[in-house]
Amino acid sequence: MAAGQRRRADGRPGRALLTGGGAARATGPGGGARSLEGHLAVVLDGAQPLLPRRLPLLDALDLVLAEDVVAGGPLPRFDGSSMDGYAVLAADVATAAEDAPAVLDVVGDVPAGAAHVPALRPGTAVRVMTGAPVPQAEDPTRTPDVAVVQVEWTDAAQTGPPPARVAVGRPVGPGRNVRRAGEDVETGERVLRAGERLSPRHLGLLASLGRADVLVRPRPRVVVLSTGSEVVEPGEELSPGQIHDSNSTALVAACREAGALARRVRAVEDDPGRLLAVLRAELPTADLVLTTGGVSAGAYEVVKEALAAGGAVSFVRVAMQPGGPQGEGRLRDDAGREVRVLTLPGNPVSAYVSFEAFVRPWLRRVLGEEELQRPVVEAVVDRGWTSVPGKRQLYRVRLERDADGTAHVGAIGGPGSHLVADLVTATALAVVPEEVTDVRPGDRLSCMLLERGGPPPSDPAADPRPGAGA
Ligand SMILES: Nc1nc2c(c(=O)[nH]1)N[C@H]1C(S)=C(S)[C@@H](COP(=O)(O)OP(=O)(O)OC[C@H]3O[C@@H](n4cnc5c(N)ncnc54)[C@H](O)[C@@H]3O)O[C@H]1N2
Ligand code: MOO
Repeated sequence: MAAGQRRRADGRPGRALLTGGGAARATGPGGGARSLEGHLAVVLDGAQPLLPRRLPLLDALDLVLAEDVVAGGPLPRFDGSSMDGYAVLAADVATAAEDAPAVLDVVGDVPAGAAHVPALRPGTAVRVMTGAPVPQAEDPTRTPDVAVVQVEWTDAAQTGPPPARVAVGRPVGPGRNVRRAGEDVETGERVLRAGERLSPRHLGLLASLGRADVLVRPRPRVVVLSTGSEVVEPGEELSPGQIHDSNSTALVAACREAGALARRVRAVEDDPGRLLAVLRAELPTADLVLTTGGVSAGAYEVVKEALAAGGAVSFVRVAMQPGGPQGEGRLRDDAGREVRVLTLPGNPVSAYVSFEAFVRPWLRRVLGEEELQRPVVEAVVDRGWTSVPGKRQLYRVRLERDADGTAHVGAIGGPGSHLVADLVTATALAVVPEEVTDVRPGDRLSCMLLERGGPPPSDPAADPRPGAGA
């Protein structure tokens, strides 16, 4: 766009940000390139949650429930005491006072977990502990109402064996300090619905109901594979011209943070035959393969060379920056099972931004999540930057809020797709529309918050397998 024709960012509401719907093959204004939404729609096409699996409760944290949970019994399980004290018939202590206590015979001692509980006759009390079953009235037709007097309201010692008699210095109403069976959950009640995401509180409820496992949408298995003859395993010495592989670490971590079971494979050199052999070995245990590098316009584009043949993977340009060169397709493992393949560009920032734009939404769809996108806030630009005409720019920014809560962003570093330290400083990606070339202070932009979504799942088989790659 020529000088003077600058288009400013206006943060127009309603502008599609990164939605997954729309025309799957929509092209953007970037010279025939596919729009970001168009490519996302292609990536999400056919993505659906994996078949439900029954998992032990602690493996199901953060996963989406695939069954309605109906209580097989009540909660609380039985009428129990909520205080350490004495179970009494409420009628026996109705007129009790400090100077005229009700004196009762102690006929039993019931700790938590006791199976046998003596019944209460008029004039008697049973010592009970918090969580212990509360005695019934021996004659519920005449004296139905049982209550618990906390030990502090009696003359009894808090420790040691129960006394023969206890003096109660205050009245307690019927049912006082008694947790009724079923007051929290009734037998047959539906307590959780399919589609809910399991938090620690959900898991606690399931355990309370006696469940050891639960039917959930399982985590997709992701294999991340960097390519490039210059790429060397972190920790290894570099020869001239070599760099350490950062993409596979960053992407595996991003996949795990998004809820997947992800693992790295040692980087594969620029040898299409070798890449195909590594892929063949990895496909049987993957739901998604992510590659980085080897997809642009150079002489040694290993991913393109290996996967374009037969049309299994299509390579396109997406009208976005960074993250222009993209590929997507499906490969079959030896058993004929289809595995999704997304090939991301090699520049580290491009690979990461591509993850946010395409891979994370795919993972969330497969995990059964409804919301596929990061939270988005509108922010006022404090320090501006420029953008390429015709491309949706996802620019690294740091987002801060002022005293009245307004979000502000400033550019972090330059636009280079190799600037990985700036990526750490950034806390959001500002979304610059295709027609905007010049983002200035005061402009308003939608920004995707790059927040951490929860603890990564542990994966014992998580690190590079010996023998794969260079
Ligand atoms: N003539 C053209 N050249 C390039 C174009 C283009 O349109 N025409 N597009 C540029 C854009 S945009 C991108 S993005 C990159 C994408 O390239 P590739 O996906 O083919 O990636 P490579 O060439 O293999 O690597 C790019 C860059 O990133 C470094 N890299 C690669 N893998 C890793 C890794 N695992 N960890 C860290 N760094 C990695 C690599 O050394 C290169 O510096 O193409 C542009 N070129
Ligand atoms: O699109 Mo490349 O991803 O600009 O650096």
